[in-house]
Amino acid sequence: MAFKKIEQYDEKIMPGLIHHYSESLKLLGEDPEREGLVKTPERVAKAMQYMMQGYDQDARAILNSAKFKESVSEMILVKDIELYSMCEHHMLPFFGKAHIAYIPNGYITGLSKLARVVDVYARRLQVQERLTTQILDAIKETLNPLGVAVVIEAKHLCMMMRGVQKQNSVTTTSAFWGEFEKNETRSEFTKLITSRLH
Ligand SMILES: Nc1nc2c(ncn2[C@@H]2O[C@H](COP(=O)(O)OP(=O)(O)OP(=O)(O)O)[C@@H](O)[C@H]2O)c(=O)[nH]1
Ligand SMILES: [Zn+2]
Repeated sequence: MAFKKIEQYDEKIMPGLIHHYSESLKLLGEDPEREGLVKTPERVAKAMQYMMQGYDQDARAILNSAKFKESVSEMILVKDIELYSMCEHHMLPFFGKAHIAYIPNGYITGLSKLARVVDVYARRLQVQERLTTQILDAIKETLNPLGVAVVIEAKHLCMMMRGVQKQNSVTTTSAFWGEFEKNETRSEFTKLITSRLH
């Protein structure tokens, strides 16, 4: 797949996707020829490509593209990064927030790049646990920091709209490496992500 920009789609796979989404609508008892649905298979094909675009993106390249030499040694935390992903079991969304912290070791990265890394791994079929560790690994391997922490809180539509139908459950996953494996650093991080500015 060769689409790089958000609004670009791989024309080669569009006819196949459109065909299969149209067939799926028929199998589900819909009429893909009725007015409201005529363009639906194409819209779904584009939406799905948008939501799967992370497969073609390189999180390490993104972090390296704004990597700066800097002698900061305090924790850097970006919290409440909103995320939208799709569970690989039901292809239904899960969504919530990611909190990312690292302790630099000679290099920092652009703050927005941390949020971009979340999107790279979220825009795929995922499980929340793997999403969490993939974000951690990319930061760890690119910046070689003293520690990395990633916490994700999310709601899964597959648990809300169907299945067990629990509307209020929130799943929290976490990954800690380096300094964050120590209780003291980890609790400082936890305190910061649970605190509010006002
Ligand atoms: N660990 C993990 N499980 C997930 C995630 N997203 C969805 N699931 C779970 O994946 C499981 C798939 O279980 P199955 O029994 O194969 O599927 P199912 O019959 O549709 O299960 P129910 O959702 O319980 O109806 C379910 O328990 C989902 O809640 C995720 O990000 N991480
Ligand atoms: Zn699911």
